[in-house]
Amino acid sequence: MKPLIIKLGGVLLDNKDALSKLFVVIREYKKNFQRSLIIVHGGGTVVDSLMDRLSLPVVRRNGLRVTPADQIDVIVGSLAGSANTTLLSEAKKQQIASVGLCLADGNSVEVKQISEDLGYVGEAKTGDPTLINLLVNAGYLPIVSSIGITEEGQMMNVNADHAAVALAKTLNADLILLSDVVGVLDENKQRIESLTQSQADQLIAKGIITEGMLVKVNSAFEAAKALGRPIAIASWKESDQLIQLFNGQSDTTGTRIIA
Ligand SMILES: Nc1ncnc2c1ncn2[C@@H]1O[C@H](COP(=O)(O)OP(=O)(O)O)[C@@H](O)[C@H]1O
Ligand SMILES: CC(=O)N[C@@H](CCC(=O)OP(=O)(O)O)C(=O)O
Repeated sequence: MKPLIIKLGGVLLDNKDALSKLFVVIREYKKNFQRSLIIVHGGGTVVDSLMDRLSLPVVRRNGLRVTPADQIDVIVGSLAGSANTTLLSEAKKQQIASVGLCLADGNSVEVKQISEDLGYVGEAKTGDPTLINLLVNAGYLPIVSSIGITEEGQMMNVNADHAAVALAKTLNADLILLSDVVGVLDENKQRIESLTQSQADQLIAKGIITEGMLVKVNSAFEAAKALGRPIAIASWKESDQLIQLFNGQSDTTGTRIIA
Protein backbone atom coordinates (compact mmCIF):
# COMPACT_ATOMS: atom_id res chain seq x y z
CA MET A 1 0.00 0.00 0.00
CA LYS A 2 1.20 3.52 -0.81
CA PRO A 3 2.35 5.69 2.09
CA LEU A 4 0.01 8.47 3.14
CA ILE A 5 1.12 12.07 3.69
CA ILE A 6 -1.09 14.12 5.99
CA LYS A 7 -0.54 17.86 5.72
CA LEU A 8 -1.36 19.91 8.82
CA GLY A 9 -1.21 23.62 9.41
CA GLY A 10 -3.03 26.78 10.28
CA VAL A 11 -4.82 27.33 13.57
CA LEU A 12 -4.57 23.60 14.43
CA LEU A 13 -1.05 24.28 15.72
CA ASP A 14 -2.53 26.72 18.29
CA ASN A 15 -5.25 24.32 19.43
CA LYS A 16 -3.96 21.76 21.97
CA ASP A 17 -7.32 20.03 22.27
CA ALA A 18 -7.72 19.49 18.53
CA LEU A 19 -4.08 18.38 18.21
CA SER A 20 -4.57 15.85 20.96
CA LYS A 21 -7.68 14.41 19.28
CA LEU A 22 -5.91 14.19 15.95
CA PHE A 23 -2.95 12.29 17.38
CA VAL A 24 -5.32 9.83 19.09
CA VAL A 25 -6.73 9.10 15.60
CA ILE A 26 -3.20 8.75 14.19
CA ARG A 27 -2.27 6.31 16.97
CA GLU A 28 -5.40 4.23 16.26
CA TYR A 29 -4.72 4.27 12.54
CA LYS A 30 -1.12 3.14 13.00
CA LYS A 31 -2.28 0.34 15.29
CA ASN A 32 -5.03 -0.98 13.01
CA PHE A 33 -3.79 -0.40 9.46
CA GLN A 34 -0.54 -1.44 7.82
CA ARG A 35 0.17 1.84 6.13
CA SER A 36 3.12 4.21 6.46
CA LEU A 37 2.18 7.71 7.58
CA ILE A 38 4.17 10.91 7.18
CA ILE A 39 3.17 14.33 8.50
CA VAL A 40 4.14 17.51 6.65
CA HIS A 41 3.27 20.68 8.50
CA GLY A 42 3.17 24.45 8.29
CA GLY A 43 2.19 26.75 11.10
CA GLY A 44 1.49 30.12 9.53
CA THR A 45 -0.33 31.31 12.65
CA VAL A 46 2.61 30.30 14.88
CA VAL A 47 4.84 32.47 12.68
CA ASP A 48 2.29 35.33 12.69
CA SER A 49 2.05 35.46 16.48
CA LEU A 50 5.84 35.48 16.93
CA MET A 51 6.17 38.21 14.27
CA ASP A 52 3.55 40.21 16.15
CA ARG A 53 5.43 39.85 19.45
CA LEU A 54 8.63 41.00 17.71
CA SER A 55 6.79 43.88 15.94
CA LEU A 56 7.83 42.53 12.54
CA PRO A 57 5.54 43.18 9.54
CA VAL A 58 3.55 40.32 7.97
CA VAL A 59 3.23 40.64 4.18
CA ARG A 60 1.66 37.95 1.96
CA ARG A 61 1.55 37.92 -1.83
CA ASN A 62 -0.85 35.45 -3.48
CA GLY A 63 -0.98 33.49 -0.22
CA LEU A 64 2.83 33.32 0.17
CA ARG A 65 4.66 35.11 2.98
CA VAL A 66 7.25 37.64 1.82
CA THR A 67 10.36 36.54 3.71
CA PRO A 68 13.14 39.16 3.95
CA ALA A 69 16.66 38.19 5.02
CA ASP A 70 16.15 39.60 8.53
CA GLN A 71 13.06 37.40 9.13
CA ILE A 72 14.15 33.97 7.89
CA ASP A 73 15.71 32.99 11.24
CA VAL A 74 12.48 33.84 13.11
CA ILE A 75 10.43 31.81 10.62
CA VAL A 76 12.81 28.84 10.80
CA GLY A 77 12.60 29.05 14.60
CA SER A 78 8.80 28.98 14.49
CA LEU A 79 8.31 26.23 11.92
CA ALA A 80 11.30 23.87 12.26
CA GLY A 81 11.51 24.71 15.99
CA SER A 82 8.29 25.46 17.89
CA ALA A 83 5.70 24.03 15.48
CA ASN A 84 7.69 20.86 14.78
CA THR A 85 8.40 20.21 18.46
CA THR A 86 4.74 20.87 19.38
CA LEU A 87 3.73 18.07 17.00
CA LEU A 88 6.46 15.77 18.33
CA SER A 89 5.15 16.41 21.84
CA GLU A 90 1.63 15.37 20.85
CA ALA A 91 2.99 12.23 19.18
CA LYS A 92 5.05 11.40 22.24
CA LYS A 93 1.97 11.80 24.49
CA GLN A 94 0.32 9.07 22.40
CA GLN A 95 3.47 6.87 22.45
CA ILE A 96 3.94 7.24 18.69
CA ALA A 97 7.65 6.93 17.88
CA SER A 98 8.37 10.00 15.76
CA VAL A 99 11.24 11.87 14.15
CA GLY A 100 11.22 15.64 13.57
CA LEU A 101 12.70 16.68 10.24
CA CYS A 102 12.77 19.56 7.76
CA LEU A 103 12.70 19.28 3.95
CA ALA A 104 16.51 19.38 3.80
CA ASP A 105 17.01 16.25 5.91
CA GLY A 106 18.17 13.49 3.57
CA ASN A 107 17.55 15.96 0.69
CA SER A 108 13.94 14.74 0.90
CA VAL A 109 12.64 17.83 -0.93
CA GLU A 110 14.88 20.08 -3.04
CA VAL A 111 14.30 23.82 -2.77
CA LYS A 112 15.06 26.79 -5.05
CA GLN A 113 14.37 30.48 -4.46
CA ILE A 114 11.16 31.51 -6.30
CA SER A 115 12.03 35.18 -6.91
CA GLU A 116 13.97 38.10 -5.43
CA ASP A 117 10.62 39.82 -4.75
CA LEU A 118 9.41 37.20 -2.29
CA GLY A 119 12.78 37.01 -0.52
CA TYR A 120 13.77 33.68 1.01
CA VAL A 121 10.72 31.77 -0.23
CA GLY A 122 11.46 28.39 -1.77
CA GLU A 123 9.88 26.47 -4.59
CA ALA A 124 9.63 22.80 -3.62
CA LYS A 125 10.87 20.12 -6.01
CA THR A 126 11.06 16.34 -5.73
CA GLY A 127 14.02 15.04 -3.79
CA ASP A 128 15.47 11.82 -2.43
CA PRO A 129 13.04 9.32 -0.80
CA THR A 130 15.75 7.23 0.91
CA LEU A 131 15.74 8.72 4.43
CA ILE A 132 11.98 8.90 4.84
CA ASN A 133 11.47 5.39 3.46
CA LEU A 134 14.11 4.16 5.89
CA LEU A 135 12.32 5.79 8.83
CA VAL A 136 8.81 4.60 7.93
CA ASN A 137 10.08 1.08 7.24
CA ALA A 138 11.56 1.09 10.75
CA GLY A 139 8.14 2.10 12.15
CA TYR A 140 8.78 5.80 12.82
CA LEU A 141 6.36 8.62 12.06
CA PRO A 142 8.33 11.37 10.26
CA ILE A 143 7.07 14.87 11.12
CA VAL A 144 8.45 17.22 8.47
CA SER A 145 8.38 21.03 8.66
CA SER A 146 8.20 23.18 5.52
CA ILE A 147 11.69 24.65 5.96
CA GLY A 148 14.14 23.81 3.20
CA ILE A 149 17.76 24.58 2.26
CA THR A 150 18.98 25.46 -1.24
CA GLU A 151 22.03 23.88 -2.90
CA GLU A 152 23.93 27.05 -1.92
CA GLY A 153 23.08 26.43 1.74
CA GLN A 154 20.43 29.15 2.12
CA MET A 155 17.51 28.42 4.47
CA MET A 156 14.15 28.87 2.73
CA ASN A 157 10.56 29.29 3.84
CA VAL A 158 8.36 26.96 1.79
CA ASN A 159 4.56 27.03 1.76
CA ALA A 160 3.57 23.81 3.52
CA ASP A 161 1.02 22.77 0.86
CA HIS A 162 3.77 23.07 -1.78
CA ALA A 163 6.13 21.08 0.47
CA ALA A 164 3.55 18.30 0.96
CA VAL A 165 2.98 17.98 -2.81
CA ALA A 166 6.72 17.75 -3.54
CA LEU A 167 7.14 15.07 -0.88
CA ALA A 168 4.09 13.15 -2.16
CA LYS A 169 5.71 13.09 -5.62
CA THR A 170 9.06 12.05 -4.14
CA LEU A 171 7.52 9.12 -2.24
CA ASN A 172 4.71 8.33 -4.73
CA ALA A 173 2.43 8.74 -1.71
CA ASP A 174 -1.24 9.53 -1.28
CA LEU A 175 -1.93 13.01 0.06
CA ILE A 176 -4.56 14.58 2.32
CA LEU A 177 -4.51 18.32 2.96
CA LEU A 178 -6.15 18.98 6.34
CA SER A 179 -7.30 22.50 7.15
CA ASP A 180 -9.81 24.35 9.34
CA VAL A 181 -12.66 24.16 6.79
CA VAL A 182 -14.74 21.07 5.87
CA GLY A 183 -13.47 21.31 2.31
CA VAL A 184 -13.57 23.77 -0.55
CA LEU A 185 -16.74 25.86 -0.08
CA ASP A 186 -19.01 27.23 -2.81
CA GLU A 187 -20.65 30.70 -2.98
CA ASN A 188 -23.23 29.54 -0.37
CA LYS A 189 -20.48 28.27 1.95
CA GLN A 190 -21.50 24.67 1.24
CA ARG A 191 -18.93 21.87 0.91
CA ILE A 192 -18.11 20.93 -2.68
CA GLU A 193 -17.82 17.12 -2.87
CA SER A 194 -15.51 16.99 -5.86
CA LEU A 195 -13.82 19.54 -8.03
CA THR A 196 -12.35 19.38 -11.54
CA GLN A 197 -9.87 21.94 -12.90
CA SER A 198 -12.49 23.74 -15.04
CA GLN A 199 -14.93 23.99 -12.10
CA ALA A 200 -12.12 25.32 -9.92
CA ASP A 201 -11.09 27.87 -12.58
CA GLN A 202 -14.63 29.30 -12.53
CA LEU A 203 -14.71 29.55 -8.72
CA ILE A 204 -11.29 31.24 -8.77
CA ALA A 205 -12.39 33.70 -11.47
CA LYS A 206 -15.48 34.59 -9.41
CA GLY A 207 -13.33 35.20 -6.30
CA ILE A 208 -14.92 32.33 -4.36
CA ILE A 209 -11.67 30.40 -3.90
CA THR A 210 -9.12 32.87 -2.52
CA GLU A 211 -6.00 33.30 -0.35
CA GLY A 212 -4.80 30.17 1.47
CA MET A 213 -7.41 27.99 -0.24
CA LEU A 214 -6.22 29.17 -3.65
CA VAL A 215 -2.69 27.92 -2.87
CA LYS A 216 -4.16 24.68 -1.49
CA VAL A 217 -6.43 23.98 -4.48
CA ASN A 218 -3.64 24.72 -6.98
CA SER A 219 -1.28 22.46 -5.00
CA ALA A 220 -3.88 19.68 -4.91
CA PHE A 221 -4.38 19.84 -8.71
CA GLU A 222 -0.62 19.71 -9.24
CA ALA A 223 -0.40 16.60 -7.05
CA ALA A 224 -3.51 14.94 -8.54
CA LYS A 225 -2.10 15.41 -12.07
CA ALA A 226 1.38 14.19 -11.19
CA LEU A 227 0.22 11.19 -9.15
CA GLY A 228 -2.75 10.26 -11.33
CA ARG A 229 -5.20 10.01 -8.42
CA PRO A 230 -7.52 12.34 -6.49
CA ILE A 231 -6.32 14.42 -3.54
CA ALA A 232 -8.57 15.20 -0.56
CA ILE A 233 -8.90 18.61 1.09
CA ALA A 234 -10.68 18.12 4.43
CA SER A 235 -10.92 19.30 8.01
CA TRP A 236 -8.92 18.15 11.03
CA LYS A 237 -11.99 19.14 13.07
CA GLU A 238 -13.99 16.10 11.91
CA SER A 239 -11.91 13.60 13.87
CA ASP A 240 -14.61 10.90 13.71
CA GLN A 241 -14.32 10.85 9.90
CA LEU A 242 -10.55 10.86 9.63
CA ILE A 243 -9.96 7.08 9.63
CA GLN A 244 -12.30 6.70 6.65
CA LEU A 245 -10.61 9.61 4.96
CA PHE A 246 -7.16 8.07 5.54
CA ASN A 247 -8.51 4.90 3.87
CA GLY A 248 -9.51 6.86 0.77
CA GLN A 249 -13.24 7.10 1.50
CA SER A 250 -14.07 10.78 1.29
CA ASP A 251 -17.75 10.82 0.24
CA THR A 252 -19.09 12.22 3.50
CA THR A 253 -16.38 14.76 4.20
CA GLY A 254 -13.87 16.94 2.42
CA THR A 255 -13.46 17.85 -1.24
CA ARG A 256 -11.99 15.41 -3.72
CA ILE A 257 -9.69 17.20 -6.19
CA ILE A 258 -9.82 15.34 -9.50
CA ALA A 259 -7.17 15.93 -12.18
N1 LIG B 1 -13.75 28.73 -1.32
C1 LIG B 1 -13.15 28.55 -0.12
N2 LIG B 1 -13.44 27.45 0.61
C2 LIG B 1 -12.88 27.24 1.81
N3 LIG B 1 -11.98 28.08 2.38
C3 LIG B 1 -11.62 29.20 1.70
C4 LIG B 1 -12.18 29.47 0.42
N4 LIG B 1 -11.63 30.63 -0.03
C5 LIG B 1 -10.79 31.06 0.91
N5 LIG B 1 -10.76 30.21 1.97
C6 LIG B 1 -9.96 30.42 3.17
O1 LIG B 1 -8.85 29.53 3.11
C7 LIG B 1 -8.57 29.08 4.44
C8 LIG B 1 -7.73 27.81 4.38
O2 LIG B 1 -6.45 28.15 3.90
P1 LIG B 1 -5.22 28.34 4.93
O3 LIG B 1 -5.63 29.31 6.00
O4 LIG B 1 -3.99 28.63 4.18
O5 LIG B 1 -5.19 26.88 5.55
P2 LIG B 1 -4.01 26.13 6.34
O6 LIG B 1 -3.32 27.18 7.14
O7 LIG B 1 -4.76 25.10 7.12
O8 LIG B 1 -3.12 25.53 5.30
C9 LIG B 1 -9.95 28.94 5.08
O9 LIG B 1 -9.89 29.00 6.48
C10 LIG B 1 -10.70 30.12 4.47
O10 LIG B 1 -10.60 31.26 5.28
C1 LIG C 1 6.17 30.93 1.87
C2 LIG C 1 5.10 30.74 2.89
O1 LIG C 1 4.04 31.34 2.78
N1 LIG C 1 5.38 29.92 3.91
C3 LIG C 1 4.44 29.63 4.96
C4 LIG C 1 4.93 28.38 5.64
C5 LIG C 1 3.98 27.88 6.69
C6 LIG C 1 2.68 27.40 6.11
O2 LIG C 1 2.49 27.16 4.93
O3 LIG C 1 1.74 27.23 7.10
P1 LIG C 1 0.23 26.79 6.94
O4 LIG C 1 0.21 25.42 6.37
O5 LIG C 1 -0.21 26.83 8.35
O6 LIG C 1 -0.47 27.80 6.07
C7 LIG C 1 4.39 30.80 5.98
O7 LIG C 1 5.40 31.43 6.23
O8 LIG C 1 3.30 31.01 6.55
